[in-house]
Amino acid sequence: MFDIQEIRSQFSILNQQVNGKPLVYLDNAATSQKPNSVLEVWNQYYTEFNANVHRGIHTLSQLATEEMELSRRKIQKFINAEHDFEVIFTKGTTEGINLIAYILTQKLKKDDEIIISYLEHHSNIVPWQLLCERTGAKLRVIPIDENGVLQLDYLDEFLSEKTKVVSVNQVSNALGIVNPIEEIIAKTRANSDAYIVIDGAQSAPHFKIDVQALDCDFFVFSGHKMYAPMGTGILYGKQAVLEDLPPFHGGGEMIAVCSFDRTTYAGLPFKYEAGTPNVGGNIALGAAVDFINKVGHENIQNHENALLQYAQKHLLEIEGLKVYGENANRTGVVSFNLIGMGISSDVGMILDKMGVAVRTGHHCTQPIMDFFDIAGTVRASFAVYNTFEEIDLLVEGVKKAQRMLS
Ligand SMILES: Cc1ncc(COP(=O)(O)O)c(CN[C@@H]2CONC2=O)c1O
Repeated sequence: MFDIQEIRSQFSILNQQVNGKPLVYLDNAATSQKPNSVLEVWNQYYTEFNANVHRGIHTLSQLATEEMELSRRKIQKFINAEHDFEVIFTKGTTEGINLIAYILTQKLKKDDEIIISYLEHHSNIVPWQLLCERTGAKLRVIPIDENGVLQLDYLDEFLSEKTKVVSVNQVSNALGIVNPIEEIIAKTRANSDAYIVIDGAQSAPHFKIDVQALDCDFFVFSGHKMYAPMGTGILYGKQAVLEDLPPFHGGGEMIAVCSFDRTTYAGLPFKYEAGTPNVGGNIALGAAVDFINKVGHENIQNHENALLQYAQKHLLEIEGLKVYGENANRTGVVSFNLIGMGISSDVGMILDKMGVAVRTGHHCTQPIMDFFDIAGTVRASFAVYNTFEEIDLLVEGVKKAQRMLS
């Protein structure tokens, strides 16, 4: 049974006014709000068993270690990883992708190729450009059509023995377009020995993830977009792949034996978890997984897709409003502009005065904006706690913005 009011009651932050109007929070692709259960776990850690983990001999340290490793096992099940040690705690998607790009340096050489797509977030573009600078490898980009849909014929053309990395997002943060990653992975496996990286920042909050079924080498996502605190994230890596690659950061936790002559490294996951981890955040990430599992992926997807359809239907009733990726398979996001009426931030500011929080601008996807020859879009993005009444307030606000900007 999906009870929206019961769900909303778990998010105290939603019960407030902004500029004298009820808050309508529709910027969930940037970061989601956190349920009381996640905040309580965070608070409990810091008030009852805050301690450093893994090497402490005392009770609080052992408690903190047990809770963090329990969280790791929850996340393992959440993404259906074969082993919990394939789940690496990071501070988010950006760190995860940079880690992968860094540890692959020794695997690439001049004229090797890295394939990404036009729909990528800057966090899945720049690390690969830096890797190309370090190695002399070349970047190849799968283009999109006028609806924002990837043109996979180019992938067929690009794939070769030179292809060493294919890295794409499962869902575009700018447009909400769901990419056919199963097809991309199958083509890549059939035509290259490339490492396959999936950016799941905008899919993990909405979809059931199964990394074994996907057969990707890496899968990364951020905790703060899926009801967990900021500064949390996960990098999944296949055991055989991670064991073959060098460490990322050096320091405590990641060594087996350290001497001035030679240092050997810890096994997984600790080889990739140098230094003191974000213990409280990582435990709270496990509580966020519990929240998602309790609501249920089917309920989340059904509700968010209904919100998306409702929002798109009523936004498109506004004369002069364009939705980007209107006819594509999308989730969680509607990205639009009032054509010829100011810039996206003008609309965003007017909406804010009405208590409606959306994101405007390029969304760290400047290539997509260049493709559509625009500076940015107005992006409304949904979470499980949003309501149809909130969509009505969004649409009313956009109509008001249109009147003001005409
Ligand atoms: C698809 C995608 N990849 C990577 C990132 C980077 O994630 P972290 O910032 O957590 O490392 C984001 C962030 N999404 C941005 C953040 O704000 N609004 C957005 O759409 C993203 O949407």
